[in-house]
Amino acid sequence: QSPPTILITYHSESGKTKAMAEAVAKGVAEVQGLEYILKPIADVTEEEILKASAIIIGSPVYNANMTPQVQEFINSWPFDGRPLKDKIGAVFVTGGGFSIGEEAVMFSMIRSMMIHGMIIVGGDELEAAFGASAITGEGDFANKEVQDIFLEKAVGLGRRVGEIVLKTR
Ligand SMILES: Cc1cc2nc3c(=O)[nH]c(=O)nc-3n(C[C@H](O)[C@H](O)[C@H](O)COP(=O)(O)O)c2cc1C
Repeated sequence: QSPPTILITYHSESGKTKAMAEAVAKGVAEVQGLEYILKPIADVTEEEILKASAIIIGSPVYNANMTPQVQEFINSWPFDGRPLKDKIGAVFVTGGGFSIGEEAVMFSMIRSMMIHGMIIVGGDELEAAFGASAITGEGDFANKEVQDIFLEKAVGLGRRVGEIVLKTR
C-alpha cells in the first residue's frame, strides 16, 4: 500500500503565502510514513485532488476574502458523488494587517471544504486553532520575511494534519 499523500497548495503573488506553505510542508515531513505534494493551485491536477488524503490550502487575504484564484480552485473541485467527503482539510492564510480579514478567510475556506464533506483540522497551537495565519504588513511585521512566530504555526499545522491522517487512515 502506498503511503497517504497530503496536498499542500496555495496562491501567492509576493511570496508570503508560499513561505507559509513551505513551513506547512516542513511540518508534514516531520511525520514518518507520508508523502506530500507542494505546489501552487494553478498547477494542481484533479487526479492529485482525488488521490490526496488531506488537502491544506493557503490564501492571501484580499479585501477580507480569499483570492479569486483560490475561490475558483475550490469551485473547480469535483462534486458529483462527493469524492472529497471524509478527506482531511486544513487552511492557512497571510494578511497584511491584524483582524482585517484573516479569520474570515480561514472560515470561508473551511466552509467550502465542509460543503464537500471534508473533516477540518486546526493547527497544533491554540494560536493556530482555526489554521495557521501570518501578519505580513503591519507594524513590526511590515517589510520583512514572514516571521518565525507565524512559520511555526504553519509547521505545527502540517505536523498535526500528518499525524491525524495516519491515525484515521
Ligand atoms: C488586492 C489586495 C487586497 C488586500 N486586502 C487585504 C485585506 O483586506 N486584509 C489584509 O489583511 N491584507 C490585505 N492585503 C494584503 C495581503 O493579504 C498580504 O500582503 C499577503 O501577505 C500577500 O500574500 P502573498 O505574498 O502570498 O501574495 C491585500 C493585498 C492585495 C494585493
